[in-house]
Amino acid sequence: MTLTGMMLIGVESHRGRNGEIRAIDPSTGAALDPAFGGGGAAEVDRACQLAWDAFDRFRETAPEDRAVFLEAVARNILDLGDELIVRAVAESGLPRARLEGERGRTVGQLRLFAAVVREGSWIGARIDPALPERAPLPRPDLRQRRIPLGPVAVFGASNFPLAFSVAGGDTASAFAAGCPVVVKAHSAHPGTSELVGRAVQAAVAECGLPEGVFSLIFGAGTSVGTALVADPRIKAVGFTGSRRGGVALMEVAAKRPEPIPVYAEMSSINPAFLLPAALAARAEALGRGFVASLTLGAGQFCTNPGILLAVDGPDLDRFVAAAVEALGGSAAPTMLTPGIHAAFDAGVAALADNALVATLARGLDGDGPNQCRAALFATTADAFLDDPSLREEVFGSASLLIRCPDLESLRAVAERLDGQLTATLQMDAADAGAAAALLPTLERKAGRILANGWPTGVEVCHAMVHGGPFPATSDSRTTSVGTAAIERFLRPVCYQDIPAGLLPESLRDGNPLGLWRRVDGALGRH
Ligand SMILES: NC(=O)C1=CN([C@@H]2O[C@H](COP(=O)(O)OP(=O)(O)OC[C@H]3O[C@@H](n4cnc5c(N)ncnc54)[C@H](OP(=O)(O)O)[C@@H]3O)[C@@H](O)[C@H]2O)C=CC1
Ligand SMILES: O=C(O)CCC(=O)C(=O)O
Repeated sequence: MTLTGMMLIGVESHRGRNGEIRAIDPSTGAALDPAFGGGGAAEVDRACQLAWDAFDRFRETAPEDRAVFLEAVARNILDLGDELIVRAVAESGLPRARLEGERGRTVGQLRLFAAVVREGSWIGARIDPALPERAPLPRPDLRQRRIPLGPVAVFGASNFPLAFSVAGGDTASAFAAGCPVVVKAHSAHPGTSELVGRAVQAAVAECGLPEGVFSLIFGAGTSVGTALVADPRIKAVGFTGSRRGGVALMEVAAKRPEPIPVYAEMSSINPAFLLPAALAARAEALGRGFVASLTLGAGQFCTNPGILLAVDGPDLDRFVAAAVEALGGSAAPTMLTPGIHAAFDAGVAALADNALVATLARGLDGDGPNQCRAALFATTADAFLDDPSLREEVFGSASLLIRCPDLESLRAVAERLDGQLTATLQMDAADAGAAAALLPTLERKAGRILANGWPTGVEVCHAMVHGGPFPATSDSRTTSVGTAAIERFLRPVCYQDIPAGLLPESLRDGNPLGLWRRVDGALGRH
């Protein structure tokens, strides 16, 4: 497929006139063809109007039809073949194998949401039949289902050009809920975005859905994204990116005459607690495992282990020696964009220049542009508690070890942490007491708590929580990965004494869709 540099507004391809966006190959620094025309207010307006026009029809599509649509998107992405992978490699600097895996995850995610739509429990059907004889007051007939919020604005993420981008988890879960989607493409991978966008656009047409179910807009800077979130026809936002960007969009959404939810996944430093018995038993293996997680994908994961906490002593020294050796020999992979590389270097320099912080190790230097030289630092619990700058995310392979005098101080540090996506416990049986003492704090701080693993690599499944208190996300009640992500785009409606002929199928007597429903409090397929 020839890349056109055009936006996709419903069925149309449209050349933007507001400046040009060119992807940069971060491994060479070279600008890639073609130039993509940036959108403006007119394109945002048109895409939002089409999305609004599509909403009532799309939200009432039968579950089977919506599932078939999600599967068509998955199939069309696979049909793009190698062209998609080659372009994504050029635009992101990520290795081919990683992007092939990410494509598999993206397609699997779409198919999983197809299964969720068919299964139907997301509708949340509840029926409390009328009790006309109840004294002193009769009960009316009450029936509840969940309906989609409306058109959703999705911001593609730089670090997952497929799985968190045009047809990634936010888009898949919004479609599954019945929401049209307007994507603001990430300017780092416009070609990948156009390819995937065309796959989605074709699926909309193949399934006979209204054209406004999907649009794709380009736009560098803040104006297109801001206009999209401010548009009254947009009813929710999905975002993965920087804290600054996420907070700016939260503010735009909150200032609207009708504020809307923003589901922003932003910044997390993912504390890992190295508990004493685990350190005593396997300090060296932990050191090597930690460096493998820290350096995976140049550390460009929001689940990257950015701080370590442990009680100081000889076992911690063994861990440090192993980590320093592994990190010192780690190669310098290419980062996603010159901007992300510059932010990484600035964050590392700030830590290196901090008088309260010691540099333990740096990875190997690279010989190309935008390469990530891994870094490991150490500080004390007191310094960490005193200096709020040490709690900030450095996006990339950089981590800070906090040496604590005892377990009490380790708990005090944990208590001062901001909200996190993950918290990791490295523990053996003898650490159970220390872990139990930490758990209430970790539950308050993080969306996912894991033992004896490392936090990078998020399973797409039913029980996953990829979320957490601010600043990890803007709304700790939800997840952006896994099937529960659909909940973000639904709201309940109750029908009181509505005549049978007007009720949606999901709430009709006789259960024509065969759903699991809660009838008079009892859950069953009735
Ligand atoms: N926690 C996480 O999961 C991630 C964190 N990051 C962090 O973000 C930094 C920058 O990376 P990047 O991916 O570009 O993230 P950004 O937050 O800068 O950008 C994400 C998307 O939002 C848009 N955007 C950003 N700010 C605004 C705004 N104020 N108003 C409207 N739209 C906005 C961007 O537009 P445009 O396309 O024009 O840039 C882009 O489409 C990294 O260095 C890292 O610190 C990055 C990726 C993931
Ligand atoms: O590791 C993953 O699978 C997801 C990580 C993520 O959401 C991110 O880095 O933005």
